[in-house]
Amino acid sequence: MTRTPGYLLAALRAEPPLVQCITNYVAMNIAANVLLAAGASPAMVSDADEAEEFARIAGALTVNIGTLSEPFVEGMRAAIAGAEAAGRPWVLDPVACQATAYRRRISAELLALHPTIIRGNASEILALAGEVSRGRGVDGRDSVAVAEDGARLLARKHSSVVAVTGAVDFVTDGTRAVRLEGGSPLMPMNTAMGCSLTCLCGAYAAVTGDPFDAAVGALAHFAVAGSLAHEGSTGPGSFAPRFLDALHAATPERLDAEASIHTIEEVRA
Ligand SMILES: Nc1ncnc2c1ncn2[C@@H]1O[C@H](COP(=O)(O)OP(=O)(O)O)[C@@H](O)[C@H]1O
Ligand SMILES: Cc1ncsc1CCOP(=O)(O)O
Ligand SMILES: [Mg+2]
Repeated sequence: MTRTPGYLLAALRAEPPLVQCITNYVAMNIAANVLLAAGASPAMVSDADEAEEFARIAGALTVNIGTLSEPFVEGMRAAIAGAEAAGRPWVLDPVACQATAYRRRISAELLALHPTIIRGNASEILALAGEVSRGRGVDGRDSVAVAEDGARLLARKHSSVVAVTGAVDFVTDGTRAVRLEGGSPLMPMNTAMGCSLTCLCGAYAAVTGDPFDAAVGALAHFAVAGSLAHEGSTGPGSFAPRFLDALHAATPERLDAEASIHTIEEVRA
């Protein structure tokens, strides 16, 4: 890593990035609150009539297929064109991409556009990599360890950074790779956690030209805040507001001190 999560968080708070989020109906409100608590500026802008124009002024774009329909897809195509034209990073969240033919087709189309970062649970990353996935709906049903090789493959094939999340997270750009520990087992019991994290990956990508560092920074922020919020939580309900508070309370110093990031390979091409 060239920039630590704490360094990136300080940059993000110094100049909150505008992040265009095309996300699903479940996640819209939750992800907007997550970005605001973390220190970024979210805008849920998805209509094809304005998505391209907006992507040109946003610091980053995030695209999520959670509640897929043609109007969303048209907005995604337009926004990605705008982000590409403006040289802005964009992040793909392939929610339940294994579930139906429609999702398989659209996720393949989006993948072919070379997302800067792909963030998904292990079942989604396995499916995107063309490997056997135990996923049914939106929840991950495979271990991250099983998806690591598929993630490396995807990263190399599409020149993307791939972030696979679960109990232990894994990030790779095809040559570099890290695992991150932390978070809370209450996180998968809160809907739209992963979707919100995808939006935060966009926020971190907007403040650095290195998408690998950006993905690690966003995941570290979630892991540290998740561990902090877990303390004193009595279940998923009390965890949710504590998590927002913890995202906000996380300082650059705390992130660098408490993030548990293990470098597992560094292959120089
Ligand atoms: N068992 C767990 N223990 C700790 N953190 C977890 C656990 N499961 C998921 N997380 C965290 O929850 C966030 C969302 O990840 P995940 O549940 O894999 O995404 P999705 O909601 O897309 O399935 C990530 O920050 C991840 O590290
Ligand atoms: C429940 C649900 N249904 C369609 S999208 C969605 C939210 C999924 O959120 P996440 O992938 O972050 O768990
Ligand atoms: Mg998800």
